[in-house]
Amino acid sequence: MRITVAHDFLPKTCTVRAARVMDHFGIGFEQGRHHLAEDLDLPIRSGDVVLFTGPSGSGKSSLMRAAALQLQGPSGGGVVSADAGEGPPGARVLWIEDLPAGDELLVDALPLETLDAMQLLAQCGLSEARLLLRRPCELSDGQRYRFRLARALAEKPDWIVADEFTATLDRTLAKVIAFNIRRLAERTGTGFLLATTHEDVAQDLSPDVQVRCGLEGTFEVVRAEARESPAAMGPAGRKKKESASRGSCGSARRPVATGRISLGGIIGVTDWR
Ligand SMILES: Nc1ncnc2c1ncn2[C@@H]1O[C@H](COP(=O)(O)OP(=O)(O)OP(=O)(O)O)[C@@H](O)[C@H]1O
Repeated sequence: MRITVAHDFLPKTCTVRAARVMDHFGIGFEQGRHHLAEDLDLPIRSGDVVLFTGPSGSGKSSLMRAAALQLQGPSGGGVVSADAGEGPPGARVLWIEDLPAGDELLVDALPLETLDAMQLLAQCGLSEARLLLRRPCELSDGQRYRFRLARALAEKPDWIVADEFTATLDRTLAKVIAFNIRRLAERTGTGFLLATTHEDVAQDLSPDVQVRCGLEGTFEVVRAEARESPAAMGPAGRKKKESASRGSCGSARRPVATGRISLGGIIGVTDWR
């Protein structure tokens, strides 16, 4: 896939304060197009995990969006994505941030068999039983992000796109989710386009393609042909810690547990919030 990425600067009206900035710094409104990448070769294949990293403003979101739009088919918006790609056009692409969280209980929300739904939620970092009985609006931002990820995976799209990947998660959990995404990609064949400023997930994600964006407009594209097996690259400290109960969840009456400590990857209590 070859992509050209540029943003069109919008027309603006000069205000008093804008005029002061112009006078002070000797600049005017930018005009025309802001070119970020020209005919960049991204060796993306279906089912790949692609990670865009770099500091804020380096262009990772723009590049990722252009790549996703090209996989999706006709482009749109302010980002120009040009040229014929190698991948099949018209792939089904789900954007995590566009997915509605919905209003159903988590355990009911995925269009899968109960155990499969629970397993997927657990793999996405929602392995605490009581969370299954909540609605998405009763989750933290990080939990909702993980729920959206599970929701997206349950749809079995060709590609899942996530900007600010793992930004709302603590770093240990971010690594666990990255590791699980690698395994889910291999198991389901769904590809991932992920952008983040946090390079620390790269080792656990073990991306097929990593695009490192630099503030100087440079892009380093690395395709890992011979990847280490994910099992050998598990995140440090991935083993779950024993943890005490987090106290009452506010239920009126607590049913007696059936005796199982684990069901579909879900366990009674974890240290994840
Ligand atoms: N609509 C736009 N018009 C002009 N320039 C834009 C537009 N959107 C983004 N840019 C510029 O393009 C560059 C890349 O932006 P982009 O959002 O891709 O960066 P990023 O690496 O994802 O940053 P962040 O981590 O802060 O989200 C930045 O310099 C930004 O100011």
